[in-house]
Amino acid sequence: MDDDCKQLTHKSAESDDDYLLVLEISETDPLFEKKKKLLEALGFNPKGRVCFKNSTKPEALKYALEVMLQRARITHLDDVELYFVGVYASQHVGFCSPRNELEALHSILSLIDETLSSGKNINRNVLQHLRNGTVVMIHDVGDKYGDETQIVTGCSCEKEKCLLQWGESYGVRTKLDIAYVKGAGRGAIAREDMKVGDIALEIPVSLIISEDLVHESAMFPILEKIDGISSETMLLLWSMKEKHNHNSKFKSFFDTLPEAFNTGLSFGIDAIMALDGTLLLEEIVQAKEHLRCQYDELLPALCNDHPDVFPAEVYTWEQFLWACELWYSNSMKVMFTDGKLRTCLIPVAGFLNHSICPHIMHYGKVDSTTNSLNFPLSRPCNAGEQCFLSYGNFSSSHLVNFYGFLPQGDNPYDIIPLDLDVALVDSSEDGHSISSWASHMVRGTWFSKNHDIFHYGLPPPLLDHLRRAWNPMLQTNTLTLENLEIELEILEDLCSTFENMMEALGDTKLDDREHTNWDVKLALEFKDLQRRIVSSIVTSCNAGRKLVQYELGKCMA
Ligand SMILES: C[S@@+](CC[C@H](N)C(=O)[O-])C[C@H]1O[C@@H](n2cnc3c(N)ncnc32)[C@H](O)[C@@H]1O
Repeated sequence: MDDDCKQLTHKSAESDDDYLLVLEISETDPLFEKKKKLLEALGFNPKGRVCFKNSTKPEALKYALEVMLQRARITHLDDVELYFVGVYASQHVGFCSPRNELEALHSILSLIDETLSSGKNINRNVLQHLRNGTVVMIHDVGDKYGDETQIVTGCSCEKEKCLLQWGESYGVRTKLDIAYVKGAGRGAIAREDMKVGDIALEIPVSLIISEDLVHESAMFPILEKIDGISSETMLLLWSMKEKHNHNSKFKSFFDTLPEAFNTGLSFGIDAIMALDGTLLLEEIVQAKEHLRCQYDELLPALCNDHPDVFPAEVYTWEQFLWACELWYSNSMKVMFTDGKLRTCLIPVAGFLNHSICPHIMHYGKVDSTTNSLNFPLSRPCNAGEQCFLSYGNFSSSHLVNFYGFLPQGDNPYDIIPLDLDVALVDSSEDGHSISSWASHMVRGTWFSKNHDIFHYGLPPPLLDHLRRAWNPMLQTNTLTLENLEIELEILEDLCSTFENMMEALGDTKLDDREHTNWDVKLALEFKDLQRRIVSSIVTSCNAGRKLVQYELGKCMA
């Protein structure tokens, strides 16, 4: 099998009875050079060829799948994930995040399906075997990282049912029902078992709320004269008024919208104060100030100059904030068949909640054959389970600020940015940007699998940067006296930085959270998360110091 493995991993030319699958990094990927470097560091051919015999044995196929998965994980790393893996990884690239794993497995599945349907002269059993293995792995990711849902019984969903019926009368096709779920308002529940590739929801373009509706409205001739106004702002103003229009085509949609969205933008003073010591406090204050300025610049003037089109009682600051929260928490970016990306509200699809391990990841492009927006499954969803979407790779601070919730599970995008002088960074032999990063960050060290000496569960690019700041000529991580002394200095500096951060966050108070307002409760939960992240870094730095001190002791003995 070893020979087979070598052949699987490194072979670049195929013979007649070999079969080849190619998983290449796209040259237009902005992370192309870094990913190529990482593949090379791990001994892979960056051309992405995985070659195996048509007659390959089951154990070798299992290995082939593992090789393909490693490549696909690297191909699908985003910038945050790549930062935490580093480009000089010496160990194999294992599981990085549910998103990355699902994307990677999904790309393998698509490749196998394309090959199976290509009609090429191949051993279908071999590919079918690989396909089955891939589907099992997709299943396992969902079982391990999927969110738990508790359906709340006894809540009326009459308005939601009306919306579904209205949608279906316009051509919506859905395998989802709407129900109240614990901790998230409404959610979409699978009516039947759905497998990878099944379309859970199909929305005709005629039901998508986009800028075209503003263009048809009486407010457009007024708004188009305003210098620099965006189509998003126009739509926001349109939706504030349309919400009150009893004859609106979208009445059933507006009827289902909540009275309050409860996002960070609606945090009261106590919740804001509870965020003291976190960056989210400043983020919320700035976002709200920005919206207030926008309101002051636009609305009093529009209401004064055109009271018939912009009635003052509709365009209050409170209603403006409500509409901002609606658009931040419910809109999606959609690519239409004319190639234009528009920010839209999508009735029915707006009931899909977010998960770090979503069922639906690839949506947002109108299918030109059906002229509809489809929501296909990237992992299976059984009847009665909540079907989740990915809103994007957002940090919990962004989700609290603009959506008003903290996701279940560990969020890989919960990073703390570090304010370092990056001008010092790498002028190493790479020359260009392979090992340099525009900024540095940390996250909970529980995400890292490597807590050994020279790693400590901390991001490799950060350690690399700090080492070069101490000694620009430093080349390798060897157990020399000089290297170890530098390691100790770095860990002590980091430790004191994060101990100060921990102090600024303050102690956990034993609050009576059940009887606290929603906003203070959410702020305190967010702060707990920050404490957990910072505390993991302090613990890892201290454990690292012990490792280094032990090696130093051996050097000096
Ligand atoms: C597009 S809507 C989804 C439908 C929404 N649950 C409702 O009842 O209208 C987005 C909002 O749903 C809620 N939400 C989405 N995902 C969530 C999650 N994983 N946990 C808790 N709330 C979530 C948040 O309030 C968010 O602002």
